[in-house]
Amino acid sequence: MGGAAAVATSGLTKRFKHQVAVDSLDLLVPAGAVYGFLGPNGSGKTTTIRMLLGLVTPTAGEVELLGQPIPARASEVLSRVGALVEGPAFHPYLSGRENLARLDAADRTTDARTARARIDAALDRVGLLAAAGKRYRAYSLGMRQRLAIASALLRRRDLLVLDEPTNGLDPQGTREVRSLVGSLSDEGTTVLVSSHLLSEVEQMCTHIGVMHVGKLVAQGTAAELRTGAEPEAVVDTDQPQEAARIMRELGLTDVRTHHASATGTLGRIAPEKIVVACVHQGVPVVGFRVASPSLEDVFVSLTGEGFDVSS
Ligand SMILES: Nc1ncnc2c1ncn2[C@@H]1O[C@H](COP(=O)(O)OP(=O)(O)OP(=O)(O)O)[C@@H](O)[C@H]1O
Repeated sequence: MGGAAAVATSGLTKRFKHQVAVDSLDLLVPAGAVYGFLGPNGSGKTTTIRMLLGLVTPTAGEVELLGQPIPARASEVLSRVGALVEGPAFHPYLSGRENLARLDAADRTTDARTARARIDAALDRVGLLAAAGKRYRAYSLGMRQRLAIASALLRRRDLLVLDEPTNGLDPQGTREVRSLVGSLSDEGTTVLVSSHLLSEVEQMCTHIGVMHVGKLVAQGTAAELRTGAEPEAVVDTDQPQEAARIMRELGLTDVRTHHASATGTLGRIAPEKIVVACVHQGVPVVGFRVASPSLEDVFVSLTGEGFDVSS
């Protein structure tokens, strides 16, 4: 496993009785990346993250965090890793600041004399300084999520692992988390963030890994994931069935029709031939374009499922 990887797993597997929740994962998160761990609910993201952090014992396979094997070197390496998994238990009657103070005091490696500065810096990072004196139970969901992230930031981290950090947040809260991830990344922290939302991952991540029923079906930069996806030709017409027949005859594959268009994978066929053939055969062509599939198209073809776009 590479030295420049913040997270590397090989053959990582978790079986629960008869179910394989995580199936032979080779995850590679390059140092400095914001890695979007994308997949629908139940695809195995949380189980994977829990294995990375040593919270669940793998059935098989290996994990390295920041170049160190887990769990063998967990005690050395986990202090450099911040995690948001299910959120820490916050006390409802204590303020945000008091809650962080409790967590900070529980960390025996920190210096109590600098606690106040450390806590205020973490609150400031997540925009909670003004609300630091409010009781936790009066916090909105977004504020609670930000406090959880603040607790992961009480010390400088080389790697931050966030499991669905925007779950339940409104658009404003989501934007705040996204910009926080961006600024942490700018400071050199590698971030692994899980999500079931493609749009979110696309906006915030440099790298993407796609989970589908326990398997990692794709991994790389967004550009890498798009290569290999073949360009498609789209004919806009009021006779989509006829256009589709012509496209098939020309040799396009995966041809399908929509309300007022037909789409097919070009392969080696010259796109202009499609227009000529349609016009010759009396199929009116209102519009024509050649397009690379969107990232969403790529994922649908990989997983056979759509991803939620906005919810
Ligand atoms: N402790 C457990 N015992 C039995 N099955 C489990 C356990 N934990 C998870 N699973 C199963 O493993 C599969 C993967 O679950 P996991 O929570 O890792 O998925 P996920 O992608 O994180 O989904 P979500 O976003 O809903 O958390 C699911 O089918 C789940 O029911």
